[in-house]
Amino acid sequence: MQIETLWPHCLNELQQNLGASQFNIWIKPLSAQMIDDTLVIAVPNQIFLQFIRDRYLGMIEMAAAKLCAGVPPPIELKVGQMSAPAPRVAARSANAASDEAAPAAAAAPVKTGKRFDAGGASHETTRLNPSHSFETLVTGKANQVARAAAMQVAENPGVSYNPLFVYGGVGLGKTHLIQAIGNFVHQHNPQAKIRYIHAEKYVQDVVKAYQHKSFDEFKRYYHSLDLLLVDDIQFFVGKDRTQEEFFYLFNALLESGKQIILTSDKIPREIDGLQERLTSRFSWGLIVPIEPPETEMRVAILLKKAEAEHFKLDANVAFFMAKNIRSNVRELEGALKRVLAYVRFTNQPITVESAKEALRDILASGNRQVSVENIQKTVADFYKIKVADMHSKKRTRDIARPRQMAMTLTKELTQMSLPAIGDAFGGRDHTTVLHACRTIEEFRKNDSEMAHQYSVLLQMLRS
Ligand SMILES: Nc1ncnc2c1ncn2[C@@H]1O[C@H](COP(=O)(O)OP(=O)(O)OP(=O)(O)O)[C@@H](O)[C@H]1O
Repeated sequence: MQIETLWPHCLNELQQNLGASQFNIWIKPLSAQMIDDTLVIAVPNQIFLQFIRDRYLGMIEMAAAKLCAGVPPPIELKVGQMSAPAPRVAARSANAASDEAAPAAAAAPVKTGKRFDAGGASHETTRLNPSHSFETLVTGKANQVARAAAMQVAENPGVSYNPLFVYGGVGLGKTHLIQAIGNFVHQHNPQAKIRYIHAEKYVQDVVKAYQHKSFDEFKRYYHSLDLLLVDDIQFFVGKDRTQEEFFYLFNALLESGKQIILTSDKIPREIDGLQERLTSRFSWGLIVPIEPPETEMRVAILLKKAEAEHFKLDANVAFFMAKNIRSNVRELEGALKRVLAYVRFTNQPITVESAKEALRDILASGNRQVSVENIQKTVADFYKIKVADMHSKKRTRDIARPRQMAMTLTKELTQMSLPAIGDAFGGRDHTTVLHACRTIEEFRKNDSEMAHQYSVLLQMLRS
């Protein structure tokens, strides 16, 4: 084995052993080079470093050993990019090997490129929400990878991950995160032509171009952008001409080294009705999830949002709210607004009691107990198995795993004891339930796809 070809071969090996999503998220962004007989692997940031060291280094070493007749070179991880051209596997982009520094900072209002108008008359600008910045985004386990990737893209648009694809449930901060990239790029490079657009609006622009026979102008405008942010790409489903136009736009922007950032509620290949050529292109760069935030992160978000409103929110009140409003950040924000309005109106200090009062109806609906039957049906539908399989003795993996997932969710979302859960799942022993919970916990740590499925189900059941 030529030492120069070691890394590409390692990648092949890893690709075969890991699921596509794990490979795309964690391995694809790495680049490597032989330096003084050491295989030096560059990782994008500290989070990656820790993750790769904990979870994948052993696997990389094994792959290298296999390819080097059992004697692999020493392996070193470093944060950053390779200084000389290296066998990069990072996101595909026109000038992927370039390592440009971010342009100098220059604070400015958030105003971006001219908007396309089919009539050709409008010079309306697209505005990003200036409060959607990296500074106002609370970071936690739920979004740390997505934020790190977003920061990387903001600092080197068109270079690091192209496209950056952010997915996650409703109201979890996808728009906030991608607009933070737009705001950052604008501040550092006010000349950059940036367009943030909701996918539905892009569909409307295609329709207008049809109506006014102005596809040339449409293309000229979109193809001239430096940074294109498209939110909720799942709205392209069933719109063939839109998908066709977007395919050309995507190719044109990537070929000229321009950055594309997309969001959706699902990973590309799970968006039914999206053309295969788009699905595969959307997976070229980096796909990152945003998960529902855990309690402490919800508390931090509440405190930060209250502070922005010049309110000092008592930590007990924040904890009370965070524990009781779990569906998503938008709901949490809505609840905070209600509490603040209530307090302003009644002129009372914010206490747990006044928060309870202000949120009475939300809490009443939120405290509706999730039933084990509801969990079994939701999980069965999600994995496309029969509800009866939740009770059956079948042990094939495609049945057993969803059943374990449902047991774990029942433990999380109800007050039922382990024996009671076992009974509800076909009279199983409580040790079986415990084993199921441990198995799913392990999966959530080591398998990003499974972790995502768990959080999607949790969100579905809580909302
Ligand atoms: N980590 C966070 N820190 C601070 N604010 C957040 C965070 N996550 C979400 N928010 C806030 O929650 C609200 C909803 O977020 P956003 O609109 O970005 O969600 P989304 O995932 O794009 O939702 P949708 O799927 O409905 O488009 C916004 O006001 C956003 O600022």
